[in-house]
Amino acid sequence: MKVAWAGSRETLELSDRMAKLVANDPVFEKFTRPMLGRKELFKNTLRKAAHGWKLIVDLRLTEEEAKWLRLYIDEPAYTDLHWGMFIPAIEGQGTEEQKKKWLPLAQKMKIIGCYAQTELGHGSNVQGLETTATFDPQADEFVIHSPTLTSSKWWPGGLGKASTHALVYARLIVGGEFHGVHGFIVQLRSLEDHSPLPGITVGDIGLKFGNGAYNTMDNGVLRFDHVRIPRNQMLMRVSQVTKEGKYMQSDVPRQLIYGTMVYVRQTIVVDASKALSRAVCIATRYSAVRRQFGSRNGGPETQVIDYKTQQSRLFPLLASAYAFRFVGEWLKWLYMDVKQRLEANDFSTLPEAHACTAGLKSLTTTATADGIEECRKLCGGHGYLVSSGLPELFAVYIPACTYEGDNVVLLLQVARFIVKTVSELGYKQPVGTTAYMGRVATLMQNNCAVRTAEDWLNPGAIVEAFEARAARMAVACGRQLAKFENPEEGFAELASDLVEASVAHCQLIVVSKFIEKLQQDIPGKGVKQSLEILCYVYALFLLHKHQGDFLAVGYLTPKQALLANDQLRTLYSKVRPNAIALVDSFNYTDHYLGSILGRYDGNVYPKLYEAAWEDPLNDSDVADGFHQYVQPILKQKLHSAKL
Ligand SMILES: CCCCCCCCCC/C=C\CCCC(=O)SCCNC(=O)CCNC(=O)[C@H](O)C(C)(C)COP(=O)(O)OP(=O)(O)OC[C@H]1O[C@@H](n2cnc3c(N)ncnc32)[C@H](O)[C@@H]1OP(=O)(O)O
Ligand SMILES: Cc1cc2nc3c(=O)[nH]c(=O)nc-3n(C[C@H](O)[C@H](O)[C@H](O)COP(=O)(O)OP(=O)(O)OC[C@H]3O[C@@H](n4cnc5c(N)ncnc54)[C@H](O)[C@@H]3O)c2cc1C
Repeated sequence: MKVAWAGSRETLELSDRMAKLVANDPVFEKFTRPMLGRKELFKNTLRKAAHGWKLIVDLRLTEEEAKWLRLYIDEPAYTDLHWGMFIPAIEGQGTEEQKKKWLPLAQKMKIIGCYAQTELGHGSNVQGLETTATFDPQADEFVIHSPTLTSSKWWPGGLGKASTHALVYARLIVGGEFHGVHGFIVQLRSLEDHSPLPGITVGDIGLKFGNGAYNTMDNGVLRFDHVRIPRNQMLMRVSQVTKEGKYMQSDVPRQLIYGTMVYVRQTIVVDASKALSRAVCIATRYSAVRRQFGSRNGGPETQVIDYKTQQSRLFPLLASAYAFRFVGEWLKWLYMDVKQRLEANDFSTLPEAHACTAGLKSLTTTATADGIEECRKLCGGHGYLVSSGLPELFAVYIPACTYEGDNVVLLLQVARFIVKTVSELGYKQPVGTTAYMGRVATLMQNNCAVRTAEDWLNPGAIVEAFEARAARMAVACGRQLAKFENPEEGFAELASDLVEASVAHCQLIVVSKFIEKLQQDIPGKGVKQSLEILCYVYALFLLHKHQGDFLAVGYLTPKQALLANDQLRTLYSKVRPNAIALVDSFNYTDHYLGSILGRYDGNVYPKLYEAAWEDPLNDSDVADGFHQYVQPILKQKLHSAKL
């Protein structure tokens, strides 16, 4: 199962080597992180990033090894944005000449870059950005300017203190005409002493949610006062500005300017499976250690993992972690395919790639953020201790629901894609993830054939149920929209229903990709069977949770919905014997997991007890401040009889 989770034996071995390299290096210690003040915390992150880079250089690590190393260091840092957005943006939107100039500098870390798109006043509405880039033909330069307070760049990670350069998104003005938002490479700080260059005001935006957590990152604010950059620092793969001040659009669609977001959303789906699996690993191991009630004749109490309620909350999350892992693998393939096509100037699959990355980013991050919090509750009181690892994981993870596109805004993008597909059904055969809509007549007509709980153990029955629900919800939205004279007004009015239809479509993708995974050759005794059980758990859990949808569209009867729930209960009993093995298969070191409750050896109570004494409050028996603030109260002489 470790191989199935990792994707291949090579990846398992490689990631295992990197995990151990990090776990055995004292520089990467992270247990004291939540106790540190901001400055110390940030300096410590810089130290870790520098040590990580030294290891990459000294050990001549490959790009793949370096990615795993950064993952296991497990601390948000400017390097995430440098490698994860700045470099990919230049790769995707730069000309060959620009790539030749900037990529070697960035890859050798001679410069540090960030992705400066969002502003104080606008994040979701990218076309609403206010920063301007005005072409000055005399000087052959762009003038980058922040005309208003709300145009201040706000949020970019790595911007506040670390970056020397930024990829700045600004409205292009050539000859007095606006040409929409484009990307520009702008140097922010001196490469000698790191001080901000003239015209640049830059700093950190301040503390964020949670102790430690995402505060290791220097999310920044940035203003430009007529900062000049050479013309060739506008990324010019999509459109160009000539020396003479002529704006030219190439054959490449404008949307490619958003290409970096497609790339990162795809990586975020893979990361969701990592974050959720960490939380599930902690909660599962601890649920096997923790005992409450049920002791007979002085025997041991019941392991909480044996309670059906615990199983019905925990096992769907375990199944979701696996589901997200496999849909992430598929999405990576889809992205690579689109990337290759784009390089050959075939842009036909870009809209689907956008819809899939946006929708799956939204679906998986929402479920993961909620799932981590559920895992905290599954660990009872001890889950609230920082040493459980869950509070920090939650605090670091939740912004994923917002960054790289607010999850609701992204589902509305999916809705546009679905509505367009439905409206074109009469003359255009849908392909890819919307191919099922080509069978819309059948899906609208046929109802569920399930008669017994066992009938639900059938991939065909499950896929058809999810297809029928998604198709019927999409068609219902299409019909409602048709009643509006102005389609945009209709879209705004029906936005909540459209979001639900998008969720149904995205859940269908995840379920289908899990089932497709099971059709592949999966080596290892019992591995495929265990994955089949998890796949049914994932699908039937969703069906149970959203049974209102399946009933409302008239595909299921209440009896069939109940049968699905009966089957789900049976499946939980089948997951139980392998639950620990299924989380051990994630192959996480205790260092990466960062949790006393989730320790591999299960030695929870002694270690919790030990850790308590390491809290700074326990440095002395009598607390600082006792003599000053508590003792006077204890010693006071009160005159009032009542008191
Ligand atoms: C080394 C490995 C590391 C891996 C990890 C690295 C990263 C780690 C994570 C680090 C942590 C945090 C990073 C966070 C970074 C950020 O948050 S960056 C900022 C992100 N910002 C957003 O996501 C903004 C969200 N808004 C938008 O994306 C768009 O503006 C929106 C999709 C909402 C569209 O707005 P509209 O105004 O409605 O649309 P237009 O701009 O007019 O465009 C419409 C058409 O374009 C199509 N479209 C839209 N987006 C894309 C896209 N990305 N790709 C392709 N096509 C796109 C859309 O479908 C419309 O097409 P149509 O006209 O219908 O055919
Ligand atoms: C930790 C973190 C790191 C970040 N890193 C970066 C970075 O490196 N670079 C960068 O450029 N940006 C970064 N961002 C910014 C991030 O991309 C934006 O915050 C995000 O895109 C959401 O935009 P917003 O803040 O404008 O939200 P808003 O759009 O203001 O959202 C507020 C509310 O309005 C709703 N809403 C907005 N529009 C609509 C609509 N059309 N229909 C219905 N509801 C709507 C949303 O659903 C939400 O509930 C980061 C943000 C965070 C939190």
